[in-house]
Amino acid sequence: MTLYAKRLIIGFGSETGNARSLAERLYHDPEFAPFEPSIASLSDFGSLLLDPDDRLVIVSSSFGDGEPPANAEGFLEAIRRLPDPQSLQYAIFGIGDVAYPTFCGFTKSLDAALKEMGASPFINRVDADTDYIGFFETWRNVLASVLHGDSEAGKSLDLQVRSYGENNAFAASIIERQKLNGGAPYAWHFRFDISDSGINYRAGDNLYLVPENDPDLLSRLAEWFGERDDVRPFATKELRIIGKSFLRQLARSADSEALKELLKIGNKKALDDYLYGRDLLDILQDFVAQGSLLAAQVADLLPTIQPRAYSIASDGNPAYIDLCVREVSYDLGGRTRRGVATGFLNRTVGAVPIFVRPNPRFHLPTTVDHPLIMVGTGTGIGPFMGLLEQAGRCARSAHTCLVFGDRRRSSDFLYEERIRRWEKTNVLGRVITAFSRDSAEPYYVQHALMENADHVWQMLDHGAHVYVCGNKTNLDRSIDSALRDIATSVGGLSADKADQFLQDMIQGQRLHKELY
Ligand SMILES: Cc1cc2nc3c(=O)[nH]c(=O)nc-3n(C[C@H](O)[C@H](O)[C@H](O)COP(=O)(O)O)c2cc1C
Repeated sequence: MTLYAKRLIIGFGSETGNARSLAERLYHDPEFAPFEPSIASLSDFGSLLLDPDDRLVIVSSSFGDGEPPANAEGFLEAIRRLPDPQSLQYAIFGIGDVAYPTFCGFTKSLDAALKEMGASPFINRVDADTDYIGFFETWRNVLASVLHGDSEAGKSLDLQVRSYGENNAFAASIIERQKLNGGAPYAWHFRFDISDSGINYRAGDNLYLVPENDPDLLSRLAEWFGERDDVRPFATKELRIIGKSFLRQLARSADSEALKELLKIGNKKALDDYLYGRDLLDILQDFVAQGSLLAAQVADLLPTIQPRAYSIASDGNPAYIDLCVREVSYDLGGRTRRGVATGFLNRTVGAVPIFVRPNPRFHLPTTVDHPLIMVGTGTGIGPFMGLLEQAGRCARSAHTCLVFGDRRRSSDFLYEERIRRWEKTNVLGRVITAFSRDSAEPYYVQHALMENADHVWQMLDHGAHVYVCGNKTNLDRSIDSALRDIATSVGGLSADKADQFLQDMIQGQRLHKELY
Protein backbone atom coordinates (compact mmCIF):
# COMPACT_ATOMS: atom_id res chain seq x y z
CA MET A 1 0.00 0.00 0.00
CA THR A 2 1.32 3.45 -0.92
CA LEU A 3 0.88 5.92 1.85
CA TYR A 4 0.26 9.37 0.44
CA ALA A 5 1.47 11.33 3.45
CA LYS A 6 4.47 11.03 5.67
CA ARG A 7 3.14 12.77 8.76
CA LEU A 8 -0.24 14.13 9.67
CA ILE A 9 -0.01 17.51 11.36
CA ILE A 10 -3.22 18.62 13.02
CA GLY A 11 -3.76 22.25 13.97
CA PHE A 12 -6.83 23.55 15.72
CA GLY A 13 -8.32 26.96 16.39
CA SER A 14 -10.97 26.79 19.04
CA GLU A 15 -12.54 29.21 21.47
CA THR A 16 -15.08 27.03 23.29
CA GLY A 17 -13.62 23.61 22.56
CA ASN A 18 -15.71 22.25 19.67
CA ALA A 19 -12.98 22.40 17.02
CA ARG A 20 -10.43 21.21 19.54
CA SER A 21 -12.41 18.08 20.35
CA LEU A 22 -12.79 17.27 16.63
CA ALA A 23 -9.05 17.72 16.19
CA GLU A 24 -8.44 15.40 19.14
CA ARG A 25 -10.72 12.79 17.63
CA LEU A 26 -8.50 12.75 14.55
CA TYR A 27 -5.38 12.63 16.67
CA HIS A 28 -6.62 9.57 18.59
CA ASP A 29 -8.17 7.85 15.57
CA PRO A 30 -6.30 4.51 15.11
CA GLU A 31 -6.67 4.75 11.35
CA PHE A 32 -4.33 7.74 11.33
CA ALA A 33 -1.72 6.17 13.61
CA PRO A 34 0.58 5.17 10.68
CA PHE A 35 0.96 8.89 9.91
CA GLU A 36 2.46 9.70 13.31
CA PRO A 37 -0.09 12.45 13.99
CA SER A 38 0.89 15.49 15.98
CA ILE A 39 -1.53 18.07 17.32
CA ALA A 40 -1.19 21.71 18.41
CA SER A 41 -3.21 24.86 18.55
CA LEU A 42 -2.69 27.01 15.46
CA SER A 43 -0.99 29.74 17.49
CA ASP A 44 1.75 27.24 18.45
CA PHE A 45 2.83 26.90 14.83
CA GLY A 46 5.39 29.71 15.23
CA SER A 47 8.28 27.65 13.97
CA LEU A 48 6.63 25.23 11.65
CA LEU A 49 8.85 22.79 9.83
CA LEU A 50 7.09 20.80 7.18
CA ASP A 51 8.33 18.15 4.86
CA PRO A 52 6.69 18.22 1.39
CA ASP A 53 5.18 14.83 2.16
CA ASP A 54 3.56 16.04 5.37
CA ARG A 55 -0.12 16.89 5.33
CA LEU A 56 -1.46 19.78 7.38
CA VAL A 57 -5.02 19.45 8.62
CA ILE A 58 -6.70 22.52 10.13
CA VAL A 59 -9.85 22.28 12.22
CA SER A 60 -11.06 25.68 13.32
CA SER A 61 -14.03 27.77 14.29
CA SER A 62 -14.59 31.44 13.44
CA PHE A 63 -15.49 34.36 15.64
CA GLY A 64 -16.67 37.93 15.42
CA ASP A 65 -16.30 39.49 12.06
CA GLY A 66 -14.58 36.54 10.41
CA GLU A 67 -11.88 36.53 13.09
CA PRO A 68 -9.77 33.56 14.19
CA PRO A 69 -10.32 32.12 17.67
CA ALA A 70 -7.71 33.50 20.10
CA ASN A 71 -5.55 30.38 19.83
CA ALA A 72 -5.34 30.63 16.03
CA GLU A 73 -3.98 34.17 15.91
CA GLY A 74 -0.63 34.51 14.23
CA PHE A 75 -1.02 31.27 12.28
CA LEU A 76 -1.10 32.91 8.89
CA GLU A 77 2.09 34.80 9.67
CA ALA A 78 3.75 31.51 10.60
CA ILE A 79 2.73 30.08 7.22
CA ARG A 80 4.10 33.18 5.50
CA ARG A 81 7.46 32.51 7.12
CA LEU A 82 7.65 29.02 5.59
CA PRO A 83 10.57 28.77 3.18
CA ASP A 84 8.46 26.98 0.59
CA PRO A 85 4.70 27.60 1.07
CA GLN A 86 4.03 26.29 -2.47
CA SER A 87 4.80 22.77 -1.34
CA LEU A 88 2.27 22.95 1.51
CA GLN A 89 -0.68 20.58 1.17
CA TYR A 90 -3.53 21.26 3.54
CA ALA A 91 -7.15 20.45 4.36
CA ILE A 92 -9.44 22.79 6.29
CA PHE A 93 -12.46 21.73 8.33
CA GLY A 94 -14.21 24.97 9.37
CA ILE A 95 -17.01 25.14 11.89
CA GLY A 96 -19.21 28.15 12.48
CA ASP A 97 -22.78 29.26 12.79
CA VAL A 98 -24.88 30.45 9.85
CA ALA A 99 -26.60 32.93 12.16
CA TYR A 100 -23.45 35.07 11.93
CA PRO A 101 -23.03 37.24 8.83
CA THR A 102 -19.41 36.11 8.45
CA PHE A 103 -20.17 32.41 8.55
CA CYS A 104 -16.89 30.45 8.76
CA GLY A 105 -15.20 33.76 7.94
CA PHE A 106 -11.81 32.82 9.36
CA THR A 107 -11.47 29.43 7.68
CA LYS A 108 -12.71 30.84 4.38
CA SER A 109 -10.16 33.67 4.40
CA LEU A 110 -7.44 31.27 5.57
CA ASP A 111 -8.18 29.00 2.62
CA ALA A 112 -8.02 31.96 0.23
CA ALA A 113 -4.74 33.22 1.74
CA LEU A 114 -3.11 29.78 1.57
CA LYS A 115 -4.10 29.38 -2.06
CA GLU A 116 -2.76 32.83 -2.84
CA MET A 117 0.61 31.77 -1.40
CA GLY A 118 0.64 28.82 -3.77
CA ALA A 119 -0.27 26.12 -1.20
CA SER A 120 -2.82 23.53 -2.34
CA PRO A 121 -5.80 21.96 -0.60
CA PHE A 122 -5.74 18.16 -0.86
CA ILE A 123 -9.40 18.10 0.27
CA ASN A 124 -11.90 20.84 -0.56
CA ARG A 125 -12.56 23.16 2.36
CA VAL A 126 -15.50 22.26 4.60
CA ASP A 127 -17.81 24.98 5.95
CA ALA A 128 -19.84 23.27 8.65
CA ASP A 129 -22.61 24.72 10.77
CA THR A 130 -23.28 24.10 14.47
CA ASP A 131 -24.56 20.66 13.54
CA TYR A 132 -21.16 19.54 12.24
CA ILE A 133 -20.85 15.89 13.27
CA GLY A 134 -22.32 14.45 10.04
CA PHE A 135 -19.95 16.55 7.93
CA PHE A 136 -17.05 15.64 10.18
CA GLU A 137 -17.61 11.91 9.82
CA THR A 138 -17.85 12.15 6.02
CA TRP A 139 -14.76 14.34 5.89
CA ARG A 140 -12.81 12.02 8.21
CA ASN A 141 -13.50 9.10 5.86
CA VAL A 142 -12.35 11.14 2.87
CA LEU A 143 -9.22 12.17 4.78
CA ALA A 144 -8.50 8.50 5.48
CA SER A 145 -8.93 7.61 1.78
CA VAL A 146 -6.64 10.42 0.66
CA LEU A 147 -3.94 9.59 3.18
CA HIS A 148 -4.09 5.96 2.10
CA GLY A 149 -3.38 6.87 -1.49
CA ASP A 150 -6.60 7.94 -3.20
CA SER A 151 -5.38 11.43 -4.01
CA GLU A 152 -8.55 12.33 -5.92
CA ALA A 153 -11.02 11.52 -3.11
CA GLY A 154 -10.92 15.02 -1.65
CA LYS A 155 -11.30 16.89 -4.93
CA SER A 156 -14.98 16.16 -5.41
CA LEU A 157 -16.06 16.65 -1.81
CA ASP A 158 -18.73 19.31 -1.43
CA LEU A 159 -19.46 19.97 2.23
CA GLN A 160 -20.21 23.65 2.41
CA VAL A 161 -23.24 24.94 4.21
CA ARG A 162 -24.24 28.10 2.41
CA SER A 163 -25.18 30.87 4.80
CA TYR A 164 -28.49 32.31 3.87
CA GLY A 165 -30.12 35.00 5.96
CA GLU A 166 -32.59 37.82 6.00
CA ASN A 167 -30.69 39.90 3.45
CA ASN A 168 -29.48 36.94 1.49
CA ALA A 169 -32.33 34.45 1.40
CA PHE A 170 -32.49 31.40 -0.87
CA ALA A 171 -35.18 31.59 -3.56
CA ALA A 172 -37.04 28.28 -3.12
CA SER A 173 -39.79 27.14 -5.48
CA ILE A 174 -42.91 25.62 -4.01
CA ILE A 175 -43.11 22.08 -5.39
CA GLU A 176 -46.08 20.83 -3.36
CA ARG A 177 -49.09 22.67 -1.99
CA GLN A 178 -51.68 20.44 -0.45
CA LYS A 179 -54.75 21.21 1.65
CA LEU A 180 -54.69 19.06 4.78
CA ASN A 181 -58.13 19.65 6.27
CA GLY A 182 -61.72 19.94 5.20
CA GLY A 183 -62.77 23.42 6.33
CA ALA A 184 -61.52 26.96 6.94
CA PRO A 185 -59.17 28.02 8.40
CA TYR A 186 -57.26 25.68 6.11
CA ALA A 187 -54.03 23.96 7.02
CA TRP A 188 -51.59 23.48 4.14
CA HIS A 189 -48.66 21.24 3.49
CA PHE A 190 -45.96 23.07 1.52
CA ARG A 191 -42.83 21.55 0.06
CA PHE A 192 -39.97 23.86 -0.98
CA ASP A 193 -37.27 22.85 -3.43
CA ILE A 194 -33.85 23.43 -1.85
CA SER A 195 -31.78 21.19 -4.14
CA ASP A 196 -28.46 22.87 -5.02
CA SER A 197 -28.92 25.37 -2.18
CA GLY A 198 -26.43 23.74 0.19
CA ILE A 199 -28.93 24.29 2.99
CA ASN A 200 -28.22 21.82 5.77
CA TYR A 201 -30.97 21.31 8.32
CA ARG A 202 -32.48 18.68 10.56
CA ALA A 203 -35.87 17.83 11.98
CA GLY A 204 -36.84 20.32 14.69
CA ASP A 205 -35.10 23.28 13.00
CA ASN A 206 -36.90 26.44 11.92
CA LEU A 207 -37.43 27.88 8.49
CA TYR A 208 -37.70 31.65 8.08
CA LEU A 209 -39.64 33.06 5.22
CA VAL A 210 -39.13 36.61 3.98
CA PRO A 211 -42.61 37.53 2.73
CA GLU A 212 -43.73 40.16 0.26
CA ASN A 213 -46.53 42.49 1.30
CA ASP A 214 -50.06 42.00 0.06
CA PRO A 215 -50.41 44.01 -3.21
CA ASP A 216 -53.98 44.95 -2.23
CA LEU A 217 -52.79 46.53 1.03
CA LEU A 218 -49.97 48.32 -0.80
CA SER A 219 -52.33 49.86 -3.33
CA ARG A 220 -54.77 50.92 -0.60
CA LEU A 221 -51.89 52.62 1.21
CA ALA A 222 -50.81 54.37 -2.00
CA GLU A 223 -54.38 55.50 -2.47
CA TRP A 224 -54.65 56.79 1.11
CA PHE A 225 -51.58 58.93 0.53
CA GLY A 226 -53.03 60.15 -2.77
CA GLU A 227 -50.22 58.48 -4.70
CA ARG A 228 -52.48 56.16 -6.58
CA ASP A 229 -49.92 54.01 -8.40
CA ASP A 230 -46.87 54.31 -6.23
CA VAL A 231 -46.72 51.26 -3.99
CA ARG A 232 -42.94 51.41 -3.63
CA PRO A 233 -42.48 53.25 -0.31
CA PHE A 234 -44.05 50.42 1.70
CA ALA A 235 -43.19 47.41 -0.47
CA THR A 236 -40.42 46.09 1.80
CA LYS A 237 -41.67 47.57 5.08
CA GLU A 238 -43.24 45.82 8.05
CA LEU A 239 -46.93 46.76 7.90
CA ARG A 240 -48.43 44.27 10.37
CA ILE A 241 -46.17 43.93 13.41
CA ILE A 242 -46.32 47.54 14.53
CA GLY A 243 -43.96 48.52 17.34
CA LYS A 244 -44.35 51.19 19.99
CA SER A 245 -41.34 53.20 18.88
CA PHE A 246 -42.87 53.62 15.41
CA LEU A 247 -46.21 54.61 16.96
CA ARG A 248 -44.53 57.19 19.20
CA GLN A 249 -42.77 58.78 16.24
CA LEU A 250 -45.96 58.68 14.21
CA ALA A 251 -47.97 60.27 17.03
CA ARG A 252 -45.40 63.05 17.17
CA SER A 253 -45.17 63.60 13.39
CA ALA A 254 -48.96 63.52 12.96
CA ASP A 255 -49.54 65.40 16.20
CA SER A 256 -52.19 62.85 17.18
CA GLU A 257 -53.40 63.36 20.74
CA ALA A 258 -55.52 60.20 20.55
CA LEU A 259 -52.52 58.05 19.62
CA LYS A 260 -50.38 59.72 22.31
CA GLU A 261 -53.08 58.89 24.83
CA LEU A 262 -53.24 55.24 23.72
CA LEU A 263 -49.46 54.98 24.08
CA LYS A 264 -49.49 55.91 27.76
CA ILE A 265 -48.21 53.13 30.02
CA GLY A 266 -51.57 52.76 31.76
CA ASN A 267 -53.21 51.98 28.40
CA LYS A 268 -50.99 49.02 27.55
CA LYS A 269 -53.85 46.55 27.38
CA ALA A 270 -56.03 48.92 25.34
CA LEU A 271 -53.12 49.38 22.91
CA ASP A 272 -52.52 45.62 22.61
CA ASP A 273 -56.24 45.05 22.02
CA TYR A 274 -56.33 47.80 19.42
CA LEU A 275 -53.28 46.50 17.53
CA TYR A 276 -54.53 42.89 17.45
CA GLY A 277 -55.31 42.10 13.80
CA ARG A 278 -54.71 45.66 12.63
CA ASP A 279 -52.14 46.99 10.16
CA LEU A 280 -50.55 50.27 9.14
CA LEU A 281 -53.56 51.37 7.09
CA ASP A 282 -55.89 51.03 10.11
CA ILE A 283 -53.54 53.14 12.21
CA LEU A 284 -53.29 55.85 9.57
CA GLN A 285 -57.05 55.90 9.09
CA ASP A 286 -57.69 56.03 12.83
CA PHE A 287 -55.06 58.54 13.96
CA VAL A 288 -53.58 60.52 11.09
CA ALA A 289 -55.25 63.29 9.10
CA GLN A 290 -55.10 62.47 5.40
CA GLY A 291 -52.70 64.76 3.57
CA SER A 292 -50.76 65.64 6.75
CA LEU A 293 -47.86 63.26 6.08
CA LEU A 294 -46.08 61.96 3.00
CA ALA A 295 -45.83 58.24 2.27
CA ALA A 296 -42.01 58.41 2.24
CA GLN A 297 -42.02 60.15 5.64
CA VAL A 298 -44.06 57.35 7.25
CA ALA A 299 -42.19 54.59 5.41
CA ASP A 300 -38.88 55.93 6.73
CA LEU A 301 -40.09 55.34 10.29
CA LEU A 302 -40.95 51.69 9.64
CA PRO A 303 -38.57 48.73 9.93
CA THR A 304 -38.04 46.27 7.09
CA ILE A 305 -40.54 43.43 6.85
CA GLN A 306 -39.76 40.75 9.43
CA PRO A 307 -39.02 37.18 8.38
CA ARG A 308 -41.70 34.78 9.67
CA ALA A 309 -40.60 31.59 11.43
CA TYR A 310 -42.06 28.12 10.87
CA SER A 311 -41.23 24.73 12.35
CA ILE A 312 -39.84 22.47 9.66
CA ALA A 313 -41.97 19.38 8.96
CA SER A 314 -39.34 17.19 7.26
CA ASP A 315 -36.09 15.56 8.27
CA GLY A 316 -32.94 17.01 6.76
CA ASN A 317 -33.66 16.03 3.17
CA PRO A 318 -31.14 17.94 1.01
CA ALA A 319 -33.71 18.25 -1.81
CA TYR A 320 -36.66 19.73 0.05
CA ILE A 321 -38.11 21.28 3.18
CA ASP A 322 -41.72 20.72 4.26
CA LEU A 323 -43.91 23.07 6.27
CA CYS A 324 -47.36 22.73 7.75
CA VAL A 325 -49.00 26.14 7.72
CA ARG A 326 -52.38 27.40 8.95
CA GLU A 327 -53.85 30.02 6.68
CA VAL A 328 -54.77 33.29 8.38
CA SER A 329 -57.74 35.17 6.97
CA TYR A 330 -60.28 37.40 8.71
CA ASP A 331 -62.55 40.37 8.08
CA LEU A 332 -62.05 43.56 10.01
CA GLY A 333 -63.20 47.11 9.29
CA GLY A 334 -64.75 46.11 5.99
CA ARG A 335 -61.52 44.57 4.65
CA THR A 336 -60.51 40.93 4.29
CA ARG A 337 -57.09 40.52 5.83
CA ARG A 338 -54.68 37.70 5.13
CA GLY A 339 -51.65 36.68 7.16
CA VAL A 340 -48.54 38.38 5.76
CA ALA A 341 -46.63 35.15 5.21
CA THR A 342 -49.56 32.77 4.64
CA GLY A 343 -51.17 35.22 2.21
CA PHE A 344 -47.84 35.46 0.36
CA LEU A 345 -47.43 31.66 0.31
CA ASN A 346 -50.91 31.13 -1.05
CA ARG A 347 -50.77 33.69 -3.83
CA THR A 348 -47.18 33.27 -4.95
CA VAL A 349 -46.33 31.24 -8.02
CA GLY A 350 -42.66 32.18 -8.10
CA ALA A 351 -39.89 31.60 -5.63
CA VAL A 352 -40.16 32.16 -1.91
CA PRO A 353 -37.13 33.67 -0.11
CA ILE A 354 -36.20 31.40 2.78
CA PHE A 355 -33.40 30.60 5.20
CA VAL A 356 -33.00 28.07 7.99
CA ARG A 357 -31.81 28.38 11.56
CA PRO A 358 -30.88 25.47 13.82
CA ASN A 359 -33.16 24.92 16.81
CA PRO A 360 -31.29 22.42 19.01
CA ARG A 361 -33.90 22.81 21.78
CA PHE A 362 -36.32 20.83 19.61
CA HIS A 363 -34.03 18.12 18.28
CA LEU A 364 -34.44 14.45 19.21
CA PRO A 365 -32.20 13.28 22.06
CA THR A 366 -28.90 11.87 20.84
CA THR A 367 -29.49 8.50 22.50
CA VAL A 368 -32.19 6.27 21.02
CA ASP A 369 -33.39 4.67 24.24
CA HIS A 370 -35.50 7.53 25.62
CA PRO A 371 -39.25 7.17 25.12
CA LEU A 372 -40.73 10.12 23.22
CA ILE A 373 -44.06 11.81 23.90
CA MET A 374 -45.06 14.34 21.24
CA VAL A 375 -47.99 16.62 21.89
CA GLY A 376 -49.19 18.75 18.97
CA THR A 377 -52.32 20.75 18.31
CA GLY A 378 -53.36 21.87 14.82
CA THR A 379 -50.35 22.77 12.71
CA GLY A 380 -48.26 22.09 15.83
CA ILE A 381 -48.15 18.57 14.37
CA GLY A 382 -45.67 19.98 11.77
CA PRO A 383 -42.31 19.43 13.50
CA PHE A 384 -43.40 15.93 14.58
CA MET A 385 -43.66 14.95 10.92
CA GLY A 386 -39.92 15.61 10.72
CA LEU A 387 -39.00 14.18 14.12
CA LEU A 388 -41.00 10.98 13.49
CA GLU A 389 -39.39 10.59 10.08
CA GLN A 390 -36.05 10.80 11.86
CA ALA A 391 -37.18 8.43 14.62
CA GLY A 392 -38.22 5.93 11.91
CA ARG A 393 -34.69 5.92 10.50
CA CYS A 394 -32.92 5.52 13.83
CA ALA A 395 -33.95 2.00 14.85
CA ARG A 396 -35.10 3.31 18.19
CA SER A 397 -35.56 0.83 20.97
CA ALA A 398 -37.94 2.98 23.05
CA HIS A 399 -41.60 3.69 22.83
CA THR A 400 -43.01 6.72 20.98
CA CYS A 401 -46.41 8.26 21.56
CA LEU A 402 -48.14 11.03 19.59
CA VAL A 403 -50.92 13.09 21.11
CA PHE A 404 -52.72 15.13 18.47
CA GLY A 405 -55.52 17.61 18.98
CA ASP A 406 -57.70 19.60 16.63
CA ARG A 407 -61.40 20.29 16.12
CA ARG A 408 -63.06 17.35 14.33
CA ARG A 409 -61.79 13.91 13.45
CA SER A 410 -63.72 13.83 10.16
CA SER A 411 -62.14 17.01 8.78
CA ASP A 412 -59.11 17.95 10.88
CA PHE A 413 -56.95 14.86 11.38
CA LEU A 414 -53.87 16.35 9.70
CA TYR A 415 -51.46 13.82 8.14
CA GLU A 416 -53.65 10.92 9.29
CA GLU A 417 -52.41 8.57 6.56
CA ARG A 418 -48.75 9.04 7.47
CA ILE A 419 -49.50 8.76 11.16
CA ARG A 420 -51.36 5.46 10.63
CA ARG A 421 -48.46 4.16 8.55
CA TRP A 422 -46.02 4.95 11.36
CA GLU A 423 -48.36 3.23 13.77
CA LYS A 424 -48.33 0.09 11.60
CA THR A 425 -44.56 0.07 11.29
CA ASN A 426 -44.11 0.68 15.03
CA VAL A 427 -42.39 4.00 14.59
CA LEU A 428 -45.29 5.18 16.70
CA GLY A 429 -46.23 2.96 19.60
CA ARG A 430 -49.44 4.80 20.38
CA VAL A 431 -51.54 7.53 18.81
CA ILE A 432 -53.84 9.46 21.12
CA THR A 433 -56.24 12.01 19.69
CA ALA A 434 -58.31 14.80 21.18
CA PHE A 435 -60.93 16.29 18.87
CA SER A 436 -62.42 19.15 20.83
CA ARG A 437 -65.70 19.49 18.96
CA ASP A 438 -66.60 15.83 18.59
CA SER A 439 -67.99 15.56 22.08
CA ALA A 440 -70.55 17.52 24.08
CA GLU A 441 -67.83 18.87 26.37
CA PRO A 442 -64.64 20.34 24.86
CA TYR A 443 -61.90 17.73 24.98
CA TYR A 444 -58.30 18.86 24.62
CA VAL A 445 -54.86 17.24 24.52
CA GLN A 446 -54.35 17.77 28.27
CA HIS A 447 -57.57 15.79 28.88
CA ALA A 448 -56.32 13.05 26.56
CA LEU A 449 -53.02 12.93 28.46
CA MET A 450 -54.94 12.56 31.72
CA GLU A 451 -57.16 9.85 30.28
CA ASN A 452 -54.02 7.93 29.29
CA ALA A 453 -52.24 8.77 32.52
CA ASP A 454 -51.01 5.22 33.26
CA HIS A 455 -49.35 4.91 29.88
CA VAL A 456 -47.93 8.45 30.01
CA TRP A 457 -46.53 7.94 33.50
CA GLN A 458 -44.87 4.70 32.48
CA MET A 459 -43.09 6.57 29.70
CA LEU A 460 -42.18 9.53 31.92
CA ASP A 461 -40.85 7.17 34.54
CA HIS A 462 -38.60 5.62 31.89
CA GLY A 463 -37.04 9.00 31.12
CA ALA A 464 -39.34 10.12 28.29
CA HIS A 465 -38.63 13.36 26.49
CA VAL A 466 -41.81 15.37 26.03
CA TYR A 467 -42.20 17.64 22.99
CA VAL A 468 -45.02 20.16 22.84
CA CYS A 469 -45.89 22.28 19.81
CA GLY A 470 -48.83 24.56 19.09
CA ASN A 471 -50.71 27.48 20.55
CA LYS A 472 -48.97 29.06 23.55
CA THR A 473 -52.11 30.19 25.34
CA ASN A 474 -53.74 26.79 25.11
CA LEU A 475 -50.76 24.56 25.76
CA ASP A 476 -48.13 26.15 27.96
CA ARG A 477 -49.60 25.82 31.43
CA SER A 478 -52.12 23.08 30.69
CA ILE A 479 -49.49 20.55 29.62
CA ASP A 480 -47.32 21.35 32.65
CA SER A 481 -50.25 20.84 34.98
CA ALA A 482 -51.34 17.63 33.21
CA LEU A 483 -47.82 16.23 33.67
CA ARG A 484 -47.84 17.30 37.30
CA ASP A 485 -51.27 15.73 37.87
CA ILE A 486 -50.14 12.47 36.29
CA ALA A 487 -47.05 12.45 38.51
CA THR A 488 -49.26 12.74 41.60
CA SER A 489 -52.24 10.60 40.59
CA VAL A 490 -50.37 7.69 38.97
CA GLY A 491 -46.77 8.24 40.05
CA GLY A 492 -47.87 8.67 43.66
CA LEU A 493 -45.69 11.78 44.15
CA SER A 494 -46.64 14.49 46.60
CA ALA A 495 -47.49 17.90 45.10
CA ASP A 496 -44.00 19.18 45.99
CA LYS A 497 -42.30 16.15 44.51
CA ALA A 498 -44.41 16.46 41.36
CA ASP A 499 -43.29 20.10 41.02
CA GLN A 500 -39.72 18.95 41.47
CA PHE A 501 -40.26 16.19 38.89
CA LEU A 502 -41.35 18.80 36.35
CA GLN A 503 -38.46 21.11 37.24
CA ASP A 504 -36.05 18.20 36.79
CA MET A 505 -37.53 17.52 33.37
CA ILE A 506 -37.02 21.16 32.40
CA GLN A 507 -33.51 21.34 33.79
CA GLY A 508 -32.58 17.99 32.28
CA GLN A 509 -33.84 19.32 28.91
CA ARG A 510 -36.47 16.62 28.65
CA LEU A 511 -39.36 19.03 28.18
CA HIS A 512 -39.17 20.69 24.78
CA LYS A 513 -41.69 23.37 23.89
CA GLU A 514 -42.23 25.18 20.61
CA LEU A 515 -45.17 27.46 21.31
CA TYR A 516 -46.43 30.41 19.31
C1 LIG B 1 -19.44 35.34 20.54
C2 LIG B 1 -19.48 34.39 19.37
C3 LIG B 1 -19.17 34.87 18.10
C4 LIG B 1 -19.21 34.01 16.98
N1 LIG B 1 -18.94 34.51 15.74
C5 LIG B 1 -19.02 33.69 14.65
C6 LIG B 1 -18.78 34.19 13.33
O1 LIG B 1 -18.50 35.35 13.11
N2 LIG B 1 -18.88 33.31 12.30
C7 LIG B 1 -19.20 32.00 12.48
O2 LIG B 1 -19.29 31.26 11.50
N3 LIG B 1 -19.43 31.50 13.70
C8 LIG B 1 -19.35 32.31 14.78
N4 LIG B 1 -19.60 31.81 16.04
C9 LIG B 1 -19.95 30.39 16.18
C10 LIG B 1 -18.74 29.54 16.51
O3 LIG B 1 -17.81 29.50 15.46
C11 LIG B 1 -19.30 28.12 16.78
O4 LIG B 1 -20.05 28.18 17.97
C12 LIG B 1 -18.24 27.06 16.88
O5 LIG B 1 -18.87 25.78 17.00
C13 LIG B 1 -17.35 27.27 18.10
O6 LIG B 1 -16.32 26.34 18.02
P1 LIG B 1 -15.15 26.28 19.11
O7 LIG B 1 -15.79 25.74 20.37
O8 LIG B 1 -14.15 25.34 18.56
O9 LIG B 1 -14.62 27.65 19.28
C14 LIG B 1 -19.56 32.64 17.16
C15 LIG B 1 -19.87 32.18 18.45
C16 LIG B 1 -19.83 33.03 19.53
C17 LIG B 1 -20.17 32.49 20.90
